[in-house]
Amino acid sequence: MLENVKRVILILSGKGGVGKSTVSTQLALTLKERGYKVGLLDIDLCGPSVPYILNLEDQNIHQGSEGWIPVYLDKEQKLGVMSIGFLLKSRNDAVVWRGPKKTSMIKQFLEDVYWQDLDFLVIDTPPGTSDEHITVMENLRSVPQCSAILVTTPQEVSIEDVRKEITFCNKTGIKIMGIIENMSGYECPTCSECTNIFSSGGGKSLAEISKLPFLGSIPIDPRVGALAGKGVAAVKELPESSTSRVFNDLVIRINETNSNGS
Ligand SMILES: Nc1ncnc2c1ncn2[C@@H]1O[C@H](COP(=O)(O)OP(=O)(O)OP(=O)(O)O)[C@@H](O)[C@H]1O
Ligand code: SF4
Repeated sequence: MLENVKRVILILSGKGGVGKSTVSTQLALTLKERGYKVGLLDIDLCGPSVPYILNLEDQNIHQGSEGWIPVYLDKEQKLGVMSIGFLLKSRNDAVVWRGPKKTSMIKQFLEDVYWQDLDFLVIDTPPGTSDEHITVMENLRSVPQCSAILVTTPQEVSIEDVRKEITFCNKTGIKIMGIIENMSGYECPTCSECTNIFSSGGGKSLAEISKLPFLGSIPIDPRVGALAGKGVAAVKELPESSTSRVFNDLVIRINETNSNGS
């Protein structure tokens, strides 16, 4: 049920393993830290890692009179989470559903979860653009504001991959908020020096070529990797880190686009 959702933010990537779930969870946690009521929906049916990242793996979904009740991270119920991972016995149980079964599961996730009034629903989607994405878009028509963030890495900067995402968003009428480059160099936890192991700046130039806003570079930071499994926001735990800066700036930008409705 998306009637009570003011705004949806889709997190998309051309390939798997680029940090889509890290960005989704950190964005949801940062919005919660800023006082918003947030939902995080993990529909990456092949790799539902959100319950693990947020340390909610032992939790179960309950059926209430109005629908599925999300799992809440906190007592105040500021961050509700729904993931296919809650329905699996173990994180390693591969979900091998095919076409129609996948689509109907995603539909159920979009229609049958009872979200209380939400300022934001962040959706962690599977990599690429597939039938699952089309199902999501079709179900988002009732939401007043919907936009997408594209996550890439310096290595992934194959213009083709991201271009497919851009074409998909344009076709389905989803506004793209911009591009985030993850795993952009290595930030030393001791002195914060950033070393560009691969190339750098690819996300930024891709944003320029595509005429999209560039939303920042998140370095490889072992401390950020270690936040997975704890369910804490980088802005709270690592306030001085580059990662924290990227998410702070992102929430400011989201607010600006929220307030003027563009
Ligand atoms: N900036 C970072 N610094 C350090 N580790 C990171 C960073 N971003 C992601 N990781 C780690 O890289 C791994 C993959 O990240 P994540 O699960 O977020 O990717 P994904 O794109 O969602 O993958 P999938 O498509 O397989 O679900 C995780 O172990 C995560 O903790
Ligand atoms: S970046 Fe600085 S603290 Fe880190 S290993 Fe190199 S010299 Fe040492």
